[in-house]
Amino acid sequence: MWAHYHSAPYPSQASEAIVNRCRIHPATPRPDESVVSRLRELPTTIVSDQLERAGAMHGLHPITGPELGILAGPAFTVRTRPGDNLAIYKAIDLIEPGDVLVIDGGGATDRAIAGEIVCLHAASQGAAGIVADGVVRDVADIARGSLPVYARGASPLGPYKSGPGELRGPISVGGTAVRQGDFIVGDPDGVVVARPDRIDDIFAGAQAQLAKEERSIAQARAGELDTSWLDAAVDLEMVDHMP
Ligand SMILES: O=C([O-])CC(=O)C(=O)O
Ligand SMILES: [Mg+2]
Repeated sequence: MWAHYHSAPYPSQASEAIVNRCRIHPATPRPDESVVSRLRELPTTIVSDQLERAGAMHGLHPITGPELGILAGPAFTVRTRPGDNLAIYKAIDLIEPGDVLVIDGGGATDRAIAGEIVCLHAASQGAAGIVADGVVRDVADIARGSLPVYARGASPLGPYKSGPGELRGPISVGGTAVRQGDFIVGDPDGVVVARPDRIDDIFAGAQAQLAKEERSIAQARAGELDTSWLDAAVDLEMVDHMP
């Protein structure tokens, strides 16, 4: 029995074969560039409001400053083993200019999955930005670079490069599902994902909402915000004793 166990290809050889495997799914059609430039004009708040106030990646925030501007582009999805960036390097090999590298690192915060070199490399291959459900390192250098980067935070510990991973597959980032080719929008408020079949809804509602918000902002600045809707919306219950 033991002889049989030791000669079987399990567990050692079989797991070695799996560990650096990167599954890769087919490419999706490229989006119309005009959609990306129109999305770049919209704040994430307005995009999310058209998506029933959903679609945000929870816990991710900008590592780079507002001077890098608003991020918009189609997602190139990567799932990687937490703390490992072999699949991220392979994804950078395959991205098209304008892609946003969206990385499902399992939300792990104990080890960085990218740093300054990964960001410089991704920028040189045309990435529009990096969105990582994990942490990064070299944040001061990343902030001086040209690529918008969003993550959960920072760690000085560096990634392994062993795999496994999955490219262009469905992933989960900040509790939100992302598929290859979904639109990603990022700004100082965070990151929102919009499926291509919702883009028309977003453009249909965004201009009207922006105009409405402009009116409310002007009223609030003047100390005259219209709150005539408030009393009908709230059910105030009076109590006759001190708490
Ligand atoms: O070593 C790594 O892969 C992560 C890193 O610090 C960098 O990209 O600069
Ligand atoms: Mg580094």
